[in-house]
Amino acid sequence: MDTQPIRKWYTLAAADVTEALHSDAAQGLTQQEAERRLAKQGANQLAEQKRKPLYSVFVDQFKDFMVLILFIATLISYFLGEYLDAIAIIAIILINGILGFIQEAKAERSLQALKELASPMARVIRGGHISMIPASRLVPGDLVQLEAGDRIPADLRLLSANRLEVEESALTGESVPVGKNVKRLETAQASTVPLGDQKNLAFMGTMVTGGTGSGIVVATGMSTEIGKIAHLMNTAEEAETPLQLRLEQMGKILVVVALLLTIVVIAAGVWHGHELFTMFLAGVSLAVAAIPEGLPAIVTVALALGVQRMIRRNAIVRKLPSVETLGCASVICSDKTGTLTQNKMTVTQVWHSDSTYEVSGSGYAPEGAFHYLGKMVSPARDGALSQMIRIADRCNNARLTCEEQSTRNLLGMGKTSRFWQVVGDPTEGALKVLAAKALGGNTERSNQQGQRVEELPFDSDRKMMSIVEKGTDGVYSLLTKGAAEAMLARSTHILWKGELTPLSATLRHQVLEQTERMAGKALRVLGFAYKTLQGYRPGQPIGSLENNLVFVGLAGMIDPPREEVRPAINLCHQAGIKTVMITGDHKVTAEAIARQIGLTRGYGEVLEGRELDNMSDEQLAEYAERVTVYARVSPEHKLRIVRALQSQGHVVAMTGDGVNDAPAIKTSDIGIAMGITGTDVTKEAADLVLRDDNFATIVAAVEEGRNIYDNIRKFIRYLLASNVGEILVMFFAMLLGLPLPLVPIQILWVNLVTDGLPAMALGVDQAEKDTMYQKPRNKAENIFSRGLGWKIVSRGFLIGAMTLLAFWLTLKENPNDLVHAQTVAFVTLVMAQLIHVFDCRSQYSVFHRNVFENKYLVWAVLSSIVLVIGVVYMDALQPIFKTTDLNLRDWALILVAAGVPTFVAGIGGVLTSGRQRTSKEKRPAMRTVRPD
Ligand SMILES: Nc1ncnc2c1ncn2[C@@H]1O[C@H](COP(=O)(O)OP(=O)(O)OP(=O)(O)O)[C@@H](O)[C@H]1O
Ligand SMILES: [Ca+2]
Repeated sequence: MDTQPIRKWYTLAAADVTEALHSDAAQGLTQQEAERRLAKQGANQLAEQKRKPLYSVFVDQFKDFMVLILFIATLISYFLGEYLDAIAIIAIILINGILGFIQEAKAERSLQALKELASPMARVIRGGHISMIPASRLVPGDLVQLEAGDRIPADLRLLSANRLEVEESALTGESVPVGKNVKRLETAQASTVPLGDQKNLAFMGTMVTGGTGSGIVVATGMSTEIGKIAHLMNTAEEAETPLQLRLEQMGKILVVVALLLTIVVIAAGVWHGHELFTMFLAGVSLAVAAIPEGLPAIVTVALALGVQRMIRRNAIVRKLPSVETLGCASVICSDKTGTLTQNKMTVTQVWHSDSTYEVSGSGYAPEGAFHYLGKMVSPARDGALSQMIRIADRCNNARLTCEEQSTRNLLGMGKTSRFWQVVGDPTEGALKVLAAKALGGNTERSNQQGQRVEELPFDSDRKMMSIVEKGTDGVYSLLTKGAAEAMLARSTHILWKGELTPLSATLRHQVLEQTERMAGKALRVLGFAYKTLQGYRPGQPIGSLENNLVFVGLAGMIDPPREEVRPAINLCHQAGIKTVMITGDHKVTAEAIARQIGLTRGYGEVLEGRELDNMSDEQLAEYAERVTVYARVSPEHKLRIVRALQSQGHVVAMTGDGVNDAPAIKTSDIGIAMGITGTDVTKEAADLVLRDDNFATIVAAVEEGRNIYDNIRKFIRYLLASNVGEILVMFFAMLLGLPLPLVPIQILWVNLVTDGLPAMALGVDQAEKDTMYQKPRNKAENIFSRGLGWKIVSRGFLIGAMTLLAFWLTLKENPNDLVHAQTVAFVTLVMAQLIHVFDCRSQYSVFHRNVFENKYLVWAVLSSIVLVIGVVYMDALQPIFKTTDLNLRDWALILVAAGVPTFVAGIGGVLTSGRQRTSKEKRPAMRTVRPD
């Protein structure tokens, strides 16, 4: 397949396509052949937009208003003969540029890795085995299976189509799904059929909305239909988070404030007799001090690193802004099956004609026995049981596979162990295992009974699935399984003690009672029914067939809760987050599971889908506060539940896996898709994808979300308080008519070199202990709220005041040595900030946290200290930074002055947080929050 001739694949019969592509309609390509083609043909990807090259990331660091001002300052210094100043400013600009470059490149890299993680998968058959592979590895000739919710991974010629419907708006603009088939299209050689009419092809990028099918890949990557128009499509912009937008606005305001302050300081300085050039440089460095130009980059890095931590905990963020929203989640609505439970189902009981059979066995191994009243029975001798087993086995798309593994023990003796696994839907897998147990471990035998001619796939609205089978005698029959009450509603007869009996009200009641009894043991209960089809012709609409059924019996399967779920729900509880279970399962089953995982604590209410149907939106909104379990709901109900909760002011996280879940996922504040069982449609609609489908992962993501936001607040606090300190030192000195306490180059150094590393380290700080003991943050909350603004101003003021005091005391002692006093002021400022950085880790006080916990921070602070000592003591640097050696007395003064802002505030923090703690304990344990 070196080059693909442009072919009208739709004019060929399926078999001819398979042959032309040297493939096999049953086995697919071999793995080796697929790899060979991949190497030749290239990945199945649309050519990506060019990424920004690294050098341009670097150059961008210098395209900045502040840098421009600094360059002008450099030029002026140069022309005035101040060469050392000029060199120093250039060096500082460079160092700052390099730091910014490293940060940005790092953020870019981790966001790119994220994109690759979230890339689509395809279900492919190679060498007769089915597996999931990244869609990018598909090659022409590959066999691909399709299900509702799949994004079609390449251009396919369909080999089978079972009520397959595809929405092709990505390609044709037509949003009504098109029915697909496998029929070959006859056309005159010259004419072409429009894409929308090529019914036997399925195109890359379009979406399966219903049915199932399979096809052979005829084109990949840029040779697909969508690849041909790929350059026309505008790719989505990378969204900035609300916080980033707000910070941008704040940056603009700060520029204005900085300029005003600068003008005032220059004017005051000149008024007091300072040289104009000195004051100009001082003004420029002050402007640099006031503008937190490093902030946006550090926010991006903190978000990117936070996202990586989430990935490590199996949560993949698809949309960066949701990182912030996660921390605000006040309700988590979770699917039950697979998310709260393990999705490892085992049938433990079957029931018919008022007799209950216990089924034994372990795992998915097809060995086990049926017991009735403690005595072993043979299912083959029981007509109704046999019929039930037949339906369970035939109306089923799962497969049971076995892998043998040889191990040798220490003595070298070989031992072979077998691992049984289920491929497909776990509910169906459990039924396959049940059937295999009944058939004496023989998973193949029943296949000889008949031939499947049609399937009416399961969907979560009907809650059942049927197939039409042609028996060996040529008679067609319908085999159906599904939710017990749904099955009963469509049945008119029942197989009762071997007789075909009309389904009387009493018998109906008996079945329902038994269903509840089994559900009460947390079992998922499925019913089985059949009917013989008279006068059926293949291809006839099957929708009308699921009625007048003969009910046979029930099977109950356990699906144990995941172990991590109970602690995770407790954590939510503490964190003021309400957990809600949403399930298609029976009310009683749902309740039993809810009790097992500690979801209902005596006050939770259970609401069923049909009760919900009878409620107005207002009624539901009122109810939603109290409901903890929604049972027997359809995906459409989820949307109403999300809206109801949102109308109560909640920030709603909602999980989903199926196609129909997409609207609810989109509408919710945090849409969550399942990584394993989820369809492409839901993943694309989601903000967050769970790699392990696990509820506990959602809670972990919320925790990280809160932590990331807290960390952003920490370094904003640090950087801004530092800036306030720097400005105030200069501002007050000028107003008081003192000499310059800091020379411009020192201000630049503090701002662009010593501040950066500690701020970065705060971005990856550990969470404060009580992060998950607080109620969710209000989504509209200002970043400076909860005392942050006050802390910035007050600590900044203290830092500025103490620096000025140290300067003044030193100068008073030796009025002729200005350089000495300036050096003391410089080092005091640096040390005050490096001590203050530890205060920023806690919203209470510096004493609330272990100073050495954040290793990065400790290293950042140490290296900043080493740098400043170098600047102060190295002979070569002294003339550049206008510094001089310090003695022990100076250091004593510096450390006391530098410590005061943090320790005075710290003592205050200890006193007030003591009060806060006690008042918090009086709060009711469970509280959900509404923004007022
Ligand atoms: N493959 C199937 N064939 C027939 N009936 C099924 C099948 N799977 C589930 N059911 C029935 O449909 C009901 C609802 O299933 P649905 O898939 O909507 O719920 P779920 O997604 O498995 O549960 P949850 O919503 O908790 O994740 C089940 O309780 C079961 O009775
Ligand atoms: Ca589900």
